[in-house]
Amino acid sequence: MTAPSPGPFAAAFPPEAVRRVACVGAGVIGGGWAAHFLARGYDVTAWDPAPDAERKLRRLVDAAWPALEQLGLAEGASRGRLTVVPELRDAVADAEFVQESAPEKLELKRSLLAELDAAAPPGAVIASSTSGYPMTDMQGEATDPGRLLVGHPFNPPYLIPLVEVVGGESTDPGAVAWASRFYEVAGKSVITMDRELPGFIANRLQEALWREALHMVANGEASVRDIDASITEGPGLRWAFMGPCLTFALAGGEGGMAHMLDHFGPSLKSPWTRLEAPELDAPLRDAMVEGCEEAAAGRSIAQLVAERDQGVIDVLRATGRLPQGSGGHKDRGDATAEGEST
Ligand SMILES: NC(=O)C1=CN([C@@H]2O[C@H](COP(=O)(O)OP(=O)(O)OC[C@H]3O[C@@H](n4cnc5c(N)ncnc54)[C@H](O)[C@@H]3O)[C@@H](O)[C@H]2O)C=CC1
Ligand SMILES: C[N+](C)(C)CC(=O)CC(=O)[O-]
Repeated sequence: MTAPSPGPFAAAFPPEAVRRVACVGAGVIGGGWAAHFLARGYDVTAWDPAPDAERKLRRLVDAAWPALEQLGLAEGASRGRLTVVPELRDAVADAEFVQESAPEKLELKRSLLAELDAAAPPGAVIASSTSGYPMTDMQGEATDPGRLLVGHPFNPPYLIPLVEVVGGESTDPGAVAWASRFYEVAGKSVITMDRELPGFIANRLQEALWREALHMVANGEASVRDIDASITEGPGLRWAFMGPCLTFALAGGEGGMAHMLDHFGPSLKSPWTRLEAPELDAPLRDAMVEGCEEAAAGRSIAQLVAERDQGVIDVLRATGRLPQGSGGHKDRGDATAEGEST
């Protein structure tokens, strides 16, 4: 199907003036986004078709709140600013920004994004949390595909700063620029991509590692516990503050990346990087589930979430990257005044 031609994106207001955000889909990621936006002082309206969605969402936000308090809440931030509504159109009718976090099913996303486009106010950007679908494949049924784009978060969105922003073929570049600025104002660390790549940047990298991990488990070559330790006790410590490229530049000593490539570059031709994704069959699924249960060593998911949240906060603190939480709302207020006066 050919996408309708987009009109030029005309934002209804500057990114700094946004006050009301809609979260559509309120599971792990939609709930995490809701917690993040609440902590930043926004009004959040959520919609999710599951019968017990509101209870689960409020439980997720409550569980996240102590971590968010440690980071520093924005002025006026409150869990009382969360509203859960029974109708999708009511969630987005007054939204100034929409974050879609529905299940990762292409057809569902295509029709949901068209529905959101029909119900959201003109000039409001609609972002999908998809972890891999290109927006080009999802925006075809919308009347105004120019305002649809990907805003790919990392779990949990209330603690991991990164959002990858990328439009599709019919997305207006103005909407991409608007969304990148909005996420920054909302306290995120943004990578704006100028083209669609399968898996964006971070998931492309993560999937390469994940594919190799699954092969090692499938072949009985390494346990889940050893695979996890190989990262947390090894490269993961470096990656929290220095990416894989600069880290490897240091592997070249005084000679930096040039010596590193001359010395170790030929090993890139070794067969270890040539595997296709393994078949995710029942034995591999079972081995992964059992391996993770063993690695969890009796800790519940809720305990692991709390442990992860504290770990991320400690790393952010240790590397001097605690967000400017306490100033968030005030900053947005100041910027709003600026935006309104122009
Ligand atoms: N789980 C993760 O680590 C990450 C997931 N994502 C992306 O976020 C999105 C959501 O994933 P999760 O939160 O993990 O899934 P989830 O299964 O935890 O939550 C999905 C929610 O969507 C609701 N839902 C079902 N049908 C819906 C519809 N038609 N409209 C709106 N909501 C609907 C479900 O009731 C559920 O609460 C996916 O696109 C996924 O790829 C992105 C980054 C990380
Ligand atoms: C597992 N996942 C592919 C959905 C993960 C992501 O998309 C990002 C993350 O949180 O690592």
